[in-house]
Amino acid sequence: MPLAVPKVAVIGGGGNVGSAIAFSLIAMKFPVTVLVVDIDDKLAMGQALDIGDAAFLSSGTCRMGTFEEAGQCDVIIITAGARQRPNEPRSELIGRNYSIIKSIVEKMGSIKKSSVILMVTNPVDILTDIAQKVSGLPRNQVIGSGTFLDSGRLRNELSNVMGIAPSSIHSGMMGEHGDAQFAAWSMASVGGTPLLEHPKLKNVNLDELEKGVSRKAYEIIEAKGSTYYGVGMHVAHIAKSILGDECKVYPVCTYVDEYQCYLSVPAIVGSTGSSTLPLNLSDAEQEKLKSAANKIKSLCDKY
Ligand SMILES: NC(=O)C1=CN([C@@H]2O[C@H](COP(=O)(O)OP(=O)(O)OC[C@H]3O[C@@H](n4cnc5c(N)ncnc54)[C@H](O)[C@@H]3O)[C@@H](O)[C@H]2O)C=CC1
Ligand SMILES: CC(=O)C(=O)O
Repeated sequence: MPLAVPKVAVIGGGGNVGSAIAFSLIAMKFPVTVLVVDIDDKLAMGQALDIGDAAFLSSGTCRMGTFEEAGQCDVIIITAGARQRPNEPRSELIGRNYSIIKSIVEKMGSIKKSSVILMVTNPVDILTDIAQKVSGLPRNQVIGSGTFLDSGRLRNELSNVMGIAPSSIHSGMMGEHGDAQFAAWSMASVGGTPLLEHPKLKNVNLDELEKGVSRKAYEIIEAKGSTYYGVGMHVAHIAKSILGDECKVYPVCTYVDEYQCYLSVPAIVGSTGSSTLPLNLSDAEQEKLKSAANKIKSLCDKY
């Protein structure tokens, strides 16, 4: 008997981010069934039909799905909700997105025990916590896309100045997928050498580079209204690591016992969700992580 093809639901899949994720999953050419779910049925159907056409040249399939079907998928990606207005911090979306996320998790009914919820809607760190509490799934099975996208942005910027492929630059952003994110320079390396010792970085203003990375979403939103291709590809890779139990290490939003909240740190991402790794941060970076945790916790405490 052939192995069952894994199923991914994208709730909010009618919108920009959800459809970019669904398309990326199909474009990655691995066997997968993608269900597009949205409160707007017509939009969901349109996206599913369009992405389904692309699937002809891939290994996956795409169709419209219901909230109940989503609850039985292996990975449940949530992108539904409002997006930032130009110059608006992500954290201000909580008032608009809290009840949407709560109602979506309730609408799925009983969720398959082994499912992993992958939150993308902003503010992602806080909504991951809310989805975990409402769904009742174990903490490791509810994760958020976190600072994986920001880390990709950081590695691209470093690649431009260093002339080294981004995939060979081991560095990342941590903390909040928001204004409290920071570059974990002390853990970064290239070819086994600490990144900060690299001669090509000698005359680079790293504070400015880090600020540019944390402001990149604002820059894109100012220019075109929203961001979606970058997040689409990053989230599809997180989902693939879960579905294939690839155990890749990505900086995702994961529950960190030490800080008693969800936070973006490097984590092993596999079929049971995420698990944390030891961190080797400088004292100053530890302070930044603590301050991001305090910000996230104080916002979570209000809901
Ligand atoms: N975590 C990350 O790295 C990123 C997160 N985002 C976030 O993703 C979210 C979505 O952004 P866009 O796709 O650009 O917005 P959009 O407006 O294009 O799409 C939102 C979709 O959600 C649907 N929706 C609204 N309420 C719903 C409900 N109760 N049930 C099901 N579907 C519902 C809408 O019909 C719409 O299709 C925003 O919160 C945005 O900030 C965006 C980029 C990156
Ligand atoms: C919008 C957003 O969260 C991002 O592009 O990083």
